[in-house]
Amino acid sequence: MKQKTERRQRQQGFSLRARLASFSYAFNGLLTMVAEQHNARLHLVAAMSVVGLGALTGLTSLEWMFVLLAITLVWMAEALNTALEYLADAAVPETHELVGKAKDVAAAGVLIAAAFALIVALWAFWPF
Ligand SMILES: Nc1ncnc2c1ncn2[C@@H]1O[C@H](COP(=O)(O)OP(=O)(O)OP(=O)(O)O)[C@@H](O)[C@H]1O
Repeated sequence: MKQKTERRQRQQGFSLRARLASFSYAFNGLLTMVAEQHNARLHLVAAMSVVGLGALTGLTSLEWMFVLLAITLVWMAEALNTALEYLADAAVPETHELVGKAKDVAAAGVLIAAAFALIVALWAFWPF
């Protein structure tokens, strides 16, 4: 805890190097997600397929906006869900009713984003 406070104090001043490191930590998080989470790999395949199909069928600017919004929302929800899972497992390694509820609610966030993505896909690609 003390170490963490000291690290925060050292980070008070602006440093371009620290900002770049921050960016690389976030990028590492993305790689960790794809390497360790089956769902993230499914999202990656889905996102690449949708972008490829969009390029083939020639979406309008508005359709592209919604497709990219849907992809972004799904990835954001998956990232937050994954972060919560890691934190929950680190904080409470044993089975706990509230941890189960927290994980299910976080997963519901991904489901909501995925439902939005499905609606956008139907609207943008149907009929071809
Ligand atoms: N520590 C825990 N305590 C209580 N319930 C838990 C705990 N960990 C997971 N669960 C519950 O067990 C069920 C399955 O959890 P799990 O994390 O395996 O699901 P998942 O999201 O399908 O996994 P994956 O990360 O492979 O996609 C969920 O209902 C979850 O809430």
